[in-house]
Amino acid sequence: MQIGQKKTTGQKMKKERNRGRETDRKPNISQIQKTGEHCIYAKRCGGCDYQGILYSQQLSKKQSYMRKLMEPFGKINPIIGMDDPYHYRHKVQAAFSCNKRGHIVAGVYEKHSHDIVDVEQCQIEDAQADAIIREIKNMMRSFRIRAYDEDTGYGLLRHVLVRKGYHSGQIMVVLVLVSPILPSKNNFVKALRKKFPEISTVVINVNDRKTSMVLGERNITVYGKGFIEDELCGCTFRISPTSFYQVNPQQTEKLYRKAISCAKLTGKETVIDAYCGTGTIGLIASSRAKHVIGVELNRDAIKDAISNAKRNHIHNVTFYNEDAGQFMVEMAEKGEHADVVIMDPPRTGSDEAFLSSVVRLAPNKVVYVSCGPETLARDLKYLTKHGYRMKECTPFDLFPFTKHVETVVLLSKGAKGPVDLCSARTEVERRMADSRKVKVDFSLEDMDLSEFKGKATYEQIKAYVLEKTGLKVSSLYIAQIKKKCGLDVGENFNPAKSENARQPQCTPEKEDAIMQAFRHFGII
Ligand SMILES: C[S@@+](CC[C@H](N)C(=O)[O-])C[C@H]1O[C@@H](n2cnc3c(N)ncnc32)[C@H](O)[C@@H]1O
Repeated sequence: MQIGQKKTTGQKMKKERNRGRETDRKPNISQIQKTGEHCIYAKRCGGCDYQGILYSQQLSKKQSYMRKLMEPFGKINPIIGMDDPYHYRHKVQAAFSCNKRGHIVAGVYEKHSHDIVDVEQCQIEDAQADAIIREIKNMMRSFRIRAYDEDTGYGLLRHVLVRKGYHSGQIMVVLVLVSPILPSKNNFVKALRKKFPEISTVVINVNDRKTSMVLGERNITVYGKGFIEDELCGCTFRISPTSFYQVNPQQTEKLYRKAISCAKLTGKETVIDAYCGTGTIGLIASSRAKHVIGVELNRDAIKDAISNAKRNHIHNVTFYNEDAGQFMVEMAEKGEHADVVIMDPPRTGSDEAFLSSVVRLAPNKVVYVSCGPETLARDLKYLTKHGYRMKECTPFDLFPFTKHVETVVLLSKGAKGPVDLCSARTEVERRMADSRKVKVDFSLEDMDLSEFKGKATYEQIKAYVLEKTGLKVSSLYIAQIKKKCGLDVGENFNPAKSENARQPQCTPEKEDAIMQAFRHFGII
């Protein structure tokens, strides 16, 4: 499907860049796909790591990476890929701005910068969502809506987020504005819906902060219900503007089906759905279990989970708004029982409290759904040292053209005899030391709802800042800002040998980005 970029395209792009006319480019993406050329935005956009690589080769690369990583634990199944790996993203986000020539641009931030690559059509995004964003861009002039300028702070429209239900076809448009007032909002919505009657709700999200975060805290529904619904594995789920919801619905159904079938439920089991988000996996599994307990840190996600249970008339599920690790510790201390633990943590993986409590609770099966292969391997190392065996491992390609891999692992209690809890603790400590060496790639998909109240490593803060702003910040800068806020810099941070040593000072831009991360992780 994909072959290396033709020289002619590269020459054309260079010529256009030299003319500084990127906003006038009208690429024909379907032509690019037919001829198998490389995406023309690839060099500047940087969103797809595997551009110019045949899809079958992308799958082979992911398979061999996972095989190597999982080797110590057992064999893995072939990766589950997509028949058609294009336009799978049902959540599309575009940043808006004006370029030097005064033209409105809408697209993604260039790698490590705040310049916007004006993307007309993207190979991996839903084509209708892209068309809606293009239409909004075209309508801006007649409605006198100015794109926000980060430098001057003038302008109104910062981002547009489009979410589309795969089965329902319902579309939610979120206009991220600096102020709650959209001029002629009713006419604007009317004109947009005239072109796209499938739009079922339009929400204004107010983000008036000088920040790189896309969404602000306030949502105002200007048309429809303020959320859309979609189906996954026979259940209906509500998707609100800030909810975590997997972006590739086709592959998500395969992933969830695999996770639930691994648990081999008979209707008699107590199942824990840890890191449950809006309750998706637990609610789908509930018809085959006696009782499902969902636990999730994000309050809005839990609200959605409760409403999803009602919407689907499910009564054997209980949701808790807590830290999953803390929740499991309390369950283990009370001597409570679970037959199956399904865990779907963010890319950073699980934590000491959670894993050691799983060992104490001793469920027969643990189903680990992971979007971070390295942290999965780290956590499997712990679980397999404490009585569990990997019985099955299936990688899924949820993000074609990127290097990301999603995995479902089934673990059962092995024949290793009872667990020595004292040595488990020591091992936890060793594992935590090891974990600092694991490189973790963060994705905004994970970050949407994560509120790691008060705790985040330097690496998590760095990854967060990079993902959100494209800025690289050092441990030194993070420590400087921590000090400025009167926070403990932590034992593991090595300051300069002498306080008087000349150290580079954090710039205001990076300080702002670090402060955003502190707020996100609940540190301040
Ligand atoms: C990869 S998502 C999975 C969500 C859900 N299982 C799904 O498939 O839609 C990870 C979830 O973990 C939540 N989370 C992050 N840290 C957590 C913690 N310490 N305790 C509980 N939930 C947490 C996030 O808010 C997010 O909803």
